[in-house]
Amino acid sequence: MSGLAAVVVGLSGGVDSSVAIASLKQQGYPVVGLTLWLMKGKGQCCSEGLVDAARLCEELGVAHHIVDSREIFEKYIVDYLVSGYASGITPLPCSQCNRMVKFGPMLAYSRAELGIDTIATGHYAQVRYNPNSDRYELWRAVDRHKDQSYFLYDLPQEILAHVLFPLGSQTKDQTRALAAQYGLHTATKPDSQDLCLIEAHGSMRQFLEQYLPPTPGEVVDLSGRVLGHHQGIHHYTIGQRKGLGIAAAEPLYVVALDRVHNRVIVGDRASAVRGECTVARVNWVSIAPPQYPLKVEVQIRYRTPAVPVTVLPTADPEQVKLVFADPQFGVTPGQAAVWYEGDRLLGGGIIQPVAEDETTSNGLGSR
Ligand SMILES: Nc1ncnc2c1ncn2[C@@H]1O[C@H](COP(=O)(O)OP(=O)(O)OP(=O)(O)O)[C@@H](O)[C@H]1O
Repeated sequence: MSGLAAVVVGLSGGVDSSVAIASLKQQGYPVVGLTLWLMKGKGQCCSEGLVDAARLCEELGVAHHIVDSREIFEKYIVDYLVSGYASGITPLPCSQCNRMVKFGPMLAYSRAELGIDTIATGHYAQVRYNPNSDRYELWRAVDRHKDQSYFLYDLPQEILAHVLFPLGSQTKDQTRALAAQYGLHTATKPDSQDLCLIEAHGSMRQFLEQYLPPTPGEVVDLSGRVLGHHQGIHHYTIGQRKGLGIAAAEPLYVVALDRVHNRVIVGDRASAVRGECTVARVNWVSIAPPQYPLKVEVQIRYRTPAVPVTVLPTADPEQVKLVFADPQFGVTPGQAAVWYEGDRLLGGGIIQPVAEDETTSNGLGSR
């Protein structure tokens, strides 16, 4: 007996979670594999992932549990995406999935069914307990290219206190080398390239077409001049340039999605930048909600560099205002804004649409 407390490891059937469980076992932790069955259909998180995860656990000689989570996935992710796109935002499913579908339910299941109080995943991020603040802090992964802390900003302290990320302090190359060294059958599996939903359905357009009928409308410029037509604002995102189907002398970008008039509003690149935005549903991670403005760095999309910003608290503790040091392109309602001090993730939330009155006073698409 190692004396280490048991850990339940979330397994997707991919190489990262395979190495996460194998490494923990190697370190002497009693481990159990747990796979959430998330979607109807094939691919990761569906039949293929389930079978790979089961086979892995057999190879490692550890127990494997499968929990049918299709209903909560449908409720928290599919409905969230469909209603979000229909309302003209570009929702980010991954952080919501981590909180509502993966970490929360995995910990609840582990406690209730297995009496185990710690869970682990193959995410590239680091959790550190700070005894001075008595908070569990989130830090970027050592492998900056693989860092997934952005998707984890919404995890509450109650969950972070019970989570291990065994891969956070190593590179992806080291993970692959370990997979080969442990002789895991998943060692050569390619990395997932996209959102699980896109991998399962081909594209976001194909996924949405199952739920949202075509709603034809106009594509207009900032003065309201009709430049073309679209089949539904849900097929567009702020900052999008390709696929507008409009011939113009200069490149045009989606500047706003006007749900009320069912219009896509386009303009030049300069009109697609914003100096500030409101962020709601804020979760403070590594620090308590501050009473004062913070000068830090913010990431407004996964895989975009963090840029200097001032985070201004508002009267509502779950809402802040961000003022960018330099106006930013592609500030997209529905995506997460996540702010960091160096490599330490302080907090994050969801970028809100420009208020309708503001849109009008800006003259966006008014006739
Ligand atoms: N269906 C699932 N059931 C349980 N845990 C999951 C599931 N899907 C993902 N996870 C956990 O979340 C982690 C990150 O998932 P993500 O979809 O980002 O996969 P990834 O980075 O490609 O990792 P992997 O190589 O393990 O698939 C995984 O390493 C795994 O621990």
